[in-house]
Amino acid sequence: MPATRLDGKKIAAEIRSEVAADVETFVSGGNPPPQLAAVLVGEDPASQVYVRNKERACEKAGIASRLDRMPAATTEAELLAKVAELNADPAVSGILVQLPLPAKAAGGTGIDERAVLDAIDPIKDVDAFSPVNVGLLMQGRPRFLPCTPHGIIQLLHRTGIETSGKHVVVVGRSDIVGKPMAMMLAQKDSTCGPAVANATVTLAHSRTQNLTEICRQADILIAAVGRPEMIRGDMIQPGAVVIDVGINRVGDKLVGDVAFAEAESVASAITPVPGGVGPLTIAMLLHNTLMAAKLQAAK
Ligand SMILES: Nc1nc(=O)c2c([nH]1)NC[C@@H]1CN(c3ccc(C(=O)N[C@@H](CCC(=O)O)C(=O)O)cc3)C=[N+]21
Ligand SMILES: [Mg+2]
Repeated sequence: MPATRLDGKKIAAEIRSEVAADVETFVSGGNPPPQLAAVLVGEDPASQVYVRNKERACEKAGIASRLDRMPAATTEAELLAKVAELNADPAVSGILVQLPLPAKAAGGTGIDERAVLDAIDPIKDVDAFSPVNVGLLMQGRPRFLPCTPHGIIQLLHRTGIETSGKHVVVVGRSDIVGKPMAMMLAQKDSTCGPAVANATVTLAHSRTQNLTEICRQADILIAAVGRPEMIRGDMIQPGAVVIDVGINRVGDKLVGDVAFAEAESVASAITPVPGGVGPLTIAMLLHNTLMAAKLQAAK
């Protein structure tokens, strides 16, 4: 029997309508609508698509959005000045600087990404990339949860997939997905959102030896490596749950980090690409933007 497809798009729609209802309550309580400020440096086509999707999702949830476009040749000082302006603007609830920033080779000026993310006011840091928010997450008392891992937590929770005591293998150790994902699943009880926690976590990566054997021990396998179809069918334990975080453009097709057709015949459940984790990332961004507005209203 082929694996059940975990419908991220549908769950994201549920979450978005919950956020929309909460936004309505917040605004009818006399608050200005939450506002997400996105900063897009350069002309990367994939980034243009994401930013447009985010704007549309905001609008549907009653969240205001502004987009500041800056040329690829923007300097670090100019971008830091933009971040400072958004930090100081009381109408702005959340700030998202779209990554990646343009590389030098692409006409960029070699902006230090870390310096820019560090400059975002932690109370407006809806990506949860700032050191303060990462630290709070690490200590099991998060403020903002990073959007992609939080989306995966919601997906597991809302589809009734048990994580307590299970072996989760996360492949990929990025600051955006792999690292926080591992941390969140290993936490006690519900310190990181709904009660999706208490897992035994293996964090695997490009230097991991015997990757196939390790993946095959996973009850839940989370692929976040950014390499198209790297996870093959023989790396999956029969009956495992497979979460595919990859968004790779191959020609005009969007493919995940998992070889879907092979995986589908081995796994018990799997997220498709597109329509899996991606839409959940955007839903959790809306959630965080409302949360930021609430935190600022309470100050
Ligand atoms: N500061 C920052 N925060 C981010 O959260 C961030 C970022 N920079 N840079 C780029 C990545 C990527 N990302 C995606 C979000 C949604 C989809 C998404 O909704 N994907 C759809 C398909 C969309 C399509 O067709 O391209 C899906 O998977 O079904 C994909 C990718 C957020 N990112
Ligand atoms: Mg890696």
